Amino acid sequence: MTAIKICGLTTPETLDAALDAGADFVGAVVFPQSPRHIVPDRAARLFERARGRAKIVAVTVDAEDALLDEIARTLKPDFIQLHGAETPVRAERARAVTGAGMIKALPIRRGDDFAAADEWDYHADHLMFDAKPPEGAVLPGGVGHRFDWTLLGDRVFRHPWFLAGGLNPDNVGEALRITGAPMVDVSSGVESAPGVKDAGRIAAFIQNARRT
Ligand SMILES: O=C(O)c1ccccc1NCC(=O)[C@H](O)[C@H](O)COP(=O)(O)O
Repeated sequence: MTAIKICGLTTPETLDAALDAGADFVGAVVFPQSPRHIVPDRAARLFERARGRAKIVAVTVDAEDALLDEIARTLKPDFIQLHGAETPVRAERARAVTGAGMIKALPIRRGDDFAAADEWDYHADHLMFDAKPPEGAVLPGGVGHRFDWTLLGDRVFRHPWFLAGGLNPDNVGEALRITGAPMVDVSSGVESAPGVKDAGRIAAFIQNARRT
């Protein structure tokens, strides 16, 4: 069965919508420039209801040790998602500081962007293939931009991996049929406005992904 991550949750109502619909991973974005930003302390209180029901993911961008440590002490995530330009050395440091599993997002625009997966496959528990944002974008993720799914072809990776970028309730079925992705991730595609999650769209996304 396809594993599903709903990212950028900030309210009890929408977190409950994701949990009740059967999300496998729920994400808190700790990145001040994001409309989905949530400080670790507040994320800890919000996401406690998810513990044991879904894996809790802290999404970070080139985070310093101090922030990683704060996230580990407060939110206690199951996974740290690295969504910046981290090196494998920094990633191993993030794993050591947090004690959490690791998801590494790799930006994809062209086929040769998958080359980075060769090395990262030996460090990360899960890779996330996300669309490279358009030039000038402020955020490295959560921008609703998709890449050409056929680029995945018949590539094989060591661990189950996430498909991300521009997914929504209407296209997740087609995305799964084309890519055979074992895991999918969505953020802006289940929102009514930037940073405003929509419970109905979350439920529809999970239902349509499961149906495929
Ligand atoms: O969602 C954000 O605001 C964000 C900010 C900074 C780094 C990563 C971010 N999101 C990471 C995710 O896992 C998103 O779900 C992923 O990029 C897909 O986003 P979308 O295209 O909006 O579905």
